[in-house]
Parts: sequence; C-alpha cells; structure tokens
Amino acid sequence: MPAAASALLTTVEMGEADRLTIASGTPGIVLMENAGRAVADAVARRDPPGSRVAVVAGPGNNGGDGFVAARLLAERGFRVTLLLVGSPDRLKGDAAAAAARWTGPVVPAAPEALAGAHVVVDALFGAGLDRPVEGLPRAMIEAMNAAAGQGARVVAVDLPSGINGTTGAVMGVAVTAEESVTFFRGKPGHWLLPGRLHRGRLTVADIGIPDAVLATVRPRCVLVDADFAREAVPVPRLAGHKYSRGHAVVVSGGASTTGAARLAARAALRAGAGLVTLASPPDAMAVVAAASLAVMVRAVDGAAALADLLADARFNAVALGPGLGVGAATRDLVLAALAGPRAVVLDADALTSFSGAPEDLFAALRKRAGQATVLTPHDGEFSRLFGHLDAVREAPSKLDRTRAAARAAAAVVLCKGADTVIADLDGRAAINTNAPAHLATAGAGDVLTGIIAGLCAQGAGAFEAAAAAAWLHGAAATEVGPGLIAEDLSEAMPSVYARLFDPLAAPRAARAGGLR
Ligand SMILES: NC(=O)C1=CN([C@@H]2O[C@H](COP(=O)(O)OP(=O)(O)OC[C@H]3O[C@@H](n4cnc5c(N)ncnc54)[C@H](O)[C@@H]3O)[C@@H](O)[C@H]2O)[C@@H](O)CC1
Ligand SMILES: [K+]
Repeated sequence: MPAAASALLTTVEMGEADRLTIASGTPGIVLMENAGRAVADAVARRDPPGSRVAVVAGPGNNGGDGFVAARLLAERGFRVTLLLVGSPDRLKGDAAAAAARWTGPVVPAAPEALAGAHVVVDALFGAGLDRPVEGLPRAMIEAMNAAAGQGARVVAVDLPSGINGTTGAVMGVAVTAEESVTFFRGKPGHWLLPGRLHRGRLTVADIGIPDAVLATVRPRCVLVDADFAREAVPVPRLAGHKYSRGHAVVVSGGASTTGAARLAARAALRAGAGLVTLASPPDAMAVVAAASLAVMVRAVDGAAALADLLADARFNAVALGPGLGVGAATRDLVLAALAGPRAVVLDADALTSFSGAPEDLFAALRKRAGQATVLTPHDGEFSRLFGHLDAVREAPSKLDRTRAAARAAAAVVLCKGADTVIADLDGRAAINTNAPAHLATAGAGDVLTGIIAGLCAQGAGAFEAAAAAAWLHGAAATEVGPGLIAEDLSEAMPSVYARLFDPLAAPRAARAGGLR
C-alpha cells in the first residue's frame, strides 16, 4: 500500500497499538491522561469556561478518559457533573486510577441529570463495546441524543457510544455526536455507514503512541486520500510517448447503447491512458466514430473477435459492462476478456449477466488470479453476485463483505456507495468517502470504470487503480459541484490532476477568472 496512506485501525489493532506502547515504557495512565486532555481541549475549543458540562462515564477505560476530561475541565473553570453508569468500586486499572484523581462527586447516571447541560461528554463506551446496548446505558444514550436535540453539544470520546469501531454498526442504539475525538488513528467505524453519520466532526489526537507500532500492528485498511491517489497514479515519464502510457480498450454496446462505453472511454483517456480504443459492434461503428474524437474505434464482432484484438500486447487494459446488455453475448465477451492476459475491469451488465449463476465467472476469475482484475458492483449488483456466499452473508460490515467477495472472486472488488469499499484478495482494503452526494447520477459509474481502466493501462496495480480512481472520481465531482452530469467528470480531471500534483494550483473556477 502507498506508505503515506492513512491507516484505519480496528479496535483489536488499536488495543495492540496501546499494548505495544505501554510495553515500550509509556504507562497506560499517561495515554489515558493524554486522551482525556484531548477531549477537554475539544470541549474548550468551542465552549467557554463556566459552561455546564455533563460527563457520562462508563465502566471501562472509555469512562476513564471521561474522568480525566472531567478533572481537567473543572480545573479550567467549567461546571462539571460526572455521571457514572455502574458502580465506582468496579472500575479497574487505569480507569480506577483516573477516577481516584477526580475529586468531585460521582453521581449515579440518570437521564434527567443531563437537563441544562451545554456540553455532554460521551465517555460511556468506546472500543470495548461488545454487545447490544440495553437498560440504563440505552436510556443514557437516548438522553444524550435528546440533550443534543435541546441544543447541547455532544462530544464523543473515541467513538459515539453504541457504534462498533470496527464495523460502523449501531449496536442497538447509538449517540449522534457533534464531534468525536479519537486517538492515534481513525477506525473503520468512523468512516463506514452508519457510524460515519453518528460521529460528527472527527478529531484524531496524538496521545503518545509512536507511528513505529504500525510496523508491528500492520493494519489492513486505509482511508483513501489525496496522498494515496498521488502515489497510485503513474506519473508520465518525460521521455515517454503515448504508447508507453498504455492502451485501454472499452467494449461498446450496440447502436442504441453506446453512450455508457463512450463515457468510460473518454474517462480512460482523461485518467492518462496514452491511447483508448472503443471496440464496437459493426452496427454501432458509425455512431461511435461520429462522437469520439481522441478515442479510436475498432469493429469487434463478438467474443472471438475481442479475444483476437486482446491478443495484441499493445492493448494492456480492457473495460466492459457499461451499456453492453444483459445476457449470453455479454457473458461470452467477459469470459473472452478474462481468458486473456490484459488487466480487466468489469462493471454493470458484465456483472449482472452472471447474476444468480456466477460460477462460470468465478471459475474464469480464479484461473487468472494474480492478474489485474477489478469488479465494480453497486450494492444491488454485489448482492446478486455474492449474496449467496456464507462468508459474505456472515460478514459483520461492508468492509468484511467486500473482502469476502474479493477472496471468492480472486479479484479486486470495489463496492460502490457513499462509503465505497475496495478490497484486494489478500485482505488489503480501502475506504473512499470522497464522494459528494451529487455524484450519484446517471453515467457516473461508467466514468469510474473508465478511470480504473485508464490507470490500469498505465501500469497501476489493480487495487491501487481502483482505490485511487474512486477518490479521483469524487474529487472531479467536487470540482464540478451540484448540477453535475456524468460528462463533466472527465472534463474536470485535468484540474483534479493539476491540484493533486501541484497543491498550489488554483481551483479551475479561480483560474478561469483570470487576472483582474
Ligand atoms: N490503554 C488503553 O487501552 C487506552 C484506552 N483508551 C480508551 O479506552 C477505551 C477502551 O476501553 P475498554 O477496552 O475498557 O472498553 P470500553 O470502556 O469501551 O468499554 C468496556 C466496558 O463496557 C462494558 N460493555 C461493553 N458493551 C456493553 C454493553 N452493550 N452494555 C453494557 N456494558 C457494556 C464492558 O463489559 C466493559 O466493562 C477506548 O475506547 C479509549 O477511549 C484511552 O484511554 C487510551 C489508552
Ligand atoms: K464514547
């Protein structure tokens, strides 16, 4: 994975990071003091001394962080009430030590005790949440949400209580925070839905865990960001020429459905492929040729003809699916592409054509395991292809579902959505949330397919290409803004690239304004 990528740690991995840090000489109570201080700082950044703060502390170390934050806020002049869920004498270890340093009253938690709070610190459960929330904890979570409805600001310690940090799932009920202060690195649950909708603004605080522990922990999931994209996108060599920048093939549907493939082909070019050829059924040649200037067109009639075309080593990536139609002809084209040695991107009809009976597809994919292959299903296509697999059905999160699918298909799987997950067959995974709501529009998926093919054609690895493409696609949508149609995405790519490789470059709108 690109080295600069931002790792996301499961709760188990985070526990290991804590343990390694403690074993190398930093006492746990120091980490807890730092964690509590980061929470107090987050409160004090937005609320003035004198504000009424209710800290809801739970029975574990998340509660311990709450005791530290309570003490530091009281020292800074906030009017702090500490509400404990559970009995003080059941606190253990660092949490007991943090509680002993709190000199104010420990009030048994009750929902009505939150009345009048300006700020609620949610220190009920963090990484240790391991079962559905019921009883008093549930009542306290509901009371915290009710307080937010009355205007209180809710700051969650590590995770909003009720959210599973590894999966993002709501375990019965969950706090909806205005801000979450987490430690060392984000967790998948901060980025996957529905967790992302509960955490509010995310602050990641340094609590003294050294980055060096990551070499031992070896987290398997990253958040795709600009650094990831920058490292994944092949940079053209000055001495290169169009042939050294790869040649992508996009397979077009018939005369009435060429638009999707044309969108993908243009995106492959804009992503930087040196050459792009639309492989078109003979009946669609005229319409495809008329509408594509920089894109080349070749008549390709059926699976055998596609196989012949791809035998030419100059073509190094092929994308198919958009606009192809569902059925046996598409299945044959897909199997022909997979039988060859080129990078293959399968989307839309290429996936749907195997719905309900994906064995042939899986067999062809397994045969080429190790070669670059990317499948880009949306949720519906995903469940039609993979929903019958036990490993997918039993997976606790979209992250694990996508990993299970990648293993089953022996391919990189990119499962689209507001939280797009990309998984490699070796368990590596990435989450992309760089996708504005207005990106969900007709043809946007075809463009994503084209960007992936364009990056693969230039030699990017399948996983890197898919994850970076998801980020670039979202960046292009952000660049265009609301009102976006799919055609705009490709046109925004030069501007996205300009800023990616030259962070000082002005946004396109500013440049268009020129000198005044
Ligand atoms: N040394 C460390 O490990 C550090 C941990 N930190 C904090 O510690 C937290 C993790 O602490 P813990 O592992 O003690 O876990 P938590 O404090 O998140 O919760 C564990 C406690 O909650 C109970 N519990 C779990 N689910 C429940 C449910 N549904 N209903 C009722 N009770 C439930 C458990 O029995 C246990 O008593 C992190 O989220 C972070 O806030 C920070 O202080 C930094 C250092
Ligand atoms: K919490």
